[in-house]
Amino acid sequence: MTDLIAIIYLIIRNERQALARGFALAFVVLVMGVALLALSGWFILATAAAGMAGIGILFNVFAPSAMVRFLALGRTAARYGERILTHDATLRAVSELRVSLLRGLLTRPYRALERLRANSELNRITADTDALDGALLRLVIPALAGSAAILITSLVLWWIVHPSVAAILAAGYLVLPTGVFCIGQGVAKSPARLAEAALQAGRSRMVDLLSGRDDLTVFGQLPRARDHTIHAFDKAAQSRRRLDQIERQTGMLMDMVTALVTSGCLMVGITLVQADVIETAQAAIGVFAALALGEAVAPVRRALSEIGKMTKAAARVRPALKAPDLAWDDPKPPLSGQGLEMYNTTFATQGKAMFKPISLSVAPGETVVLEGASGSGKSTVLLLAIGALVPAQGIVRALGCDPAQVSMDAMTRKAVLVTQRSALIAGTISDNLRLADPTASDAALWRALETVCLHKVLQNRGGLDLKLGPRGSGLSGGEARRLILARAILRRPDLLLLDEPTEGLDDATADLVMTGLRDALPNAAFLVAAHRQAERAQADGIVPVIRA
Ligand SMILES: Nc1ncnc2c1ncn2[C@@H]1O[C@H](COP(=O)(O)OP(=O)(O)OP(=O)(O)O)[C@@H](O)[C@H]1O
Repeated sequence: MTDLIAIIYLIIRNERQALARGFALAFVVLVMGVALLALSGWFILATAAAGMAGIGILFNVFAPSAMVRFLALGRTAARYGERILTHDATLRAVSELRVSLLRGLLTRPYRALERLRANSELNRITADTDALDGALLRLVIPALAGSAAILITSLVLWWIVHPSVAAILAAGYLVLPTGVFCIGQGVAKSPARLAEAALQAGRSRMVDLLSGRDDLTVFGQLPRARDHTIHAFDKAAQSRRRLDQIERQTGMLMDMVTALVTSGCLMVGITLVQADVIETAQAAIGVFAALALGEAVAPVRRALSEIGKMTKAAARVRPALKAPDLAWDDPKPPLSGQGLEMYNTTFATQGKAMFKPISLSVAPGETVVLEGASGSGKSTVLLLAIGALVPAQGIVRALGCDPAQVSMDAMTRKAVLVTQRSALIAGTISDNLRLADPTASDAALWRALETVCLHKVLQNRGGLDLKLGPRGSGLSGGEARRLILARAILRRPDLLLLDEPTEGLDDATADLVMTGLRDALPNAAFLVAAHRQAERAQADGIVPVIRA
């Protein structure tokens, strides 16, 4: 609940004015509704009483009927304005929330980013923020406006009808719905949690099913994965049905509350009329006001079925909003030095050094190769070099700076890391290449493709306009790898960090690609994690990485 309160506070803080106006209009809608019904009730009874007393001709029907019209039209206009204001402000606040989530996501440490699951992040950014848009619209604003309308109506009835009618109305409408809400929340909690968890699981399984369909087919697991996904959605539907049932039962209870309060006001009104304390028309005001206020407590029913979803969503969203204090748009980088140096450097996990400390120096124009067994830590050294990880000991200086002290944004303007998992995006070849340099000309793109021996392959297949599917599908593994290297060249980095760059290429092409990279960036410092001869062939130095 504290997370939900914090998120509500955040939304209110960002949209203070619009929400205050929305709240005021929601309050006006309710008060006008009460006034409309109470006035109509009074009007009918007062004219009837005047008619029976034979003074109907003297009764002024114009003022009350004009007022009834004003209230009916005004209420519609106020409702319209309230919906526009509150929905607009909430949508703006929720889109802000999404941007904050994305910022929080993108500024997480590298290792945390590696562990991100696309499914759960997508759920958080879309489904959870959508769930939170109801927090104000269906919870806070109706509750505040409803309570204010009940209090104001009670005060007015105290004054123009009788204190006992006002007391019944205030006590009935403030205490009973609160009780229903508190009890109902306990009942709805478990199905709301189950519905949400099953829906998220269903979505995740669906994404896994689609992204892993090739492997699932190969291993004959597609039907099982499909059934697993359907099972999650079935469970979500089952819990949703239970929630709908609770919502209907709550609605019935709220109708009973309205009936109870209205009949209470009627009974007290009749007693007071019989005792000649108030007029019949005055008693009618109390009865019709009580009837109209049923609208103020009706939202409890919807809030109940949603509160479980909202609290869960808030619990997931709030921690993800806390972005580290990194400057998003750094000024121009202060990187002025050259090459890369490491002295006595290692990385540690859980207090244990991963590899024996290494020292190396890569001058501009030089290529140094990291060699070592699988899992010894070569990729980790590359991550230390670009500042994605912080060394446990030793010194790292990349382009004259400690990379851990420079923002990733500044670092990646001058240094490029091509990891083993670097990926392509869905889009054309030029979309993929222009990620590195949006202003590059077509000629520059072709030169980069030529450097990695990809130009001939693409010339016959649509060239720069060839469309690739998600994660670059449509190219072979080796072609995709070369396109990723061509993209790295377009950035024209001073420091190029390559993790097994020629993976998936035959020896002859691997040689050509390595030579092409060196020729394209003659003054860049290259640090290459390598297993293959083609990558070692041009090395000015080889540094062994040995598991500690
Ligand atoms: N995200 C991660 N979180 C925790 N440990 C990791 C992570 N990525 C890699 N490791 C571990 O760190 C160690 C070094 O991994 P690294 O990828 O640097 O080795 P490598 O020498 O590049 O291996 P390879 O040649 O197989 O690519 C391994 O034991 C690996 O399991």
